[in-house]
Amino acid sequence: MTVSQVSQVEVRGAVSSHELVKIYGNGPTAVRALDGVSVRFHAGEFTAIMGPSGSGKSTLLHCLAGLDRAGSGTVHIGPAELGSLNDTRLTRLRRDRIGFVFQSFNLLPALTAEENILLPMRLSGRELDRTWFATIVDMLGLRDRLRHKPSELSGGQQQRVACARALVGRPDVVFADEPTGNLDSRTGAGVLEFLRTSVRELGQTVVMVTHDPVAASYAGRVVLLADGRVAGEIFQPTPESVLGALSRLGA
Ligand SMILES: Nc1ncnc2c1ncn2[C@@H]1O[C@H](COP(=O)(O)OP(=O)(O)OP(=O)(O)O)[C@@H](O)[C@H]1O
Repeated sequence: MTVSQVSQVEVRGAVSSHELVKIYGNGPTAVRALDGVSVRFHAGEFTAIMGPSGSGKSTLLHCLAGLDRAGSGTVHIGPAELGSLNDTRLTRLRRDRIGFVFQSFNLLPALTAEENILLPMRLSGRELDRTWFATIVDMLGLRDRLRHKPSELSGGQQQRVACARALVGRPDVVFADEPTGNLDSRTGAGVLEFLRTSVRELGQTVVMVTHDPVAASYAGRVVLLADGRVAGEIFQPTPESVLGALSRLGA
């Protein structure tokens, strides 16, 4: 990779927020879910967001991914500032430049695994890179499952289909919200291993919300939230270091 390619990837995958504030409701019942969050997710990094229940993890992920709008502050995905985009352009950015993996897989039951994987590309009218598709399908061990419908797949296989769908369009960033929440620990480990490999070998940027210190230990960095603020970070996390940090936050 040349220097200019490296810097292009840097710009492509970097996600950041500056002084992000999100308040739900108003008056005496208002909840300040995000209270000035400034955080940066570098290109080609796997970062986990953790914190006690109600600390703002899902709200932050939704604001970073353009699924929800913040009250004030900014979010950048590469050079794009989400607050400056109208709804149509924001929808297009989500569709074309972000991959999503949710706890509940979110596959369409009437479509085969292959059709599910290719749906976002078809909707955006983008041309499929067949070699890239084959690389991802093989990394996820899905080659002999492509013609099956979701109901004919195990939970782990369904989540691997969701991972393939998230990556096939070469998104700038993949946002994963509790991706192993519905999986047993062995099956979940396979999904986490794939996310980690996509970062190490494919240069993907992954931001994942999780409650699970073991899941977080697959990331290169953990960002800790408490009461809607960044409360610290852990590099090269282990389940023990994450548990210790969480218990210090009162989780
Ligand atoms: N739609 C909403 N309306 C009102 N309050 C909300 C809404 N969504 C979240 N909140 C509140 O905002 C705060 C942050 O919620 P959020 O779901 O982001 O936390 P979390 O860290 O993801 O929690 P958990 O770990 O329990 O999933 C909480 O106090 C929550 O009750």
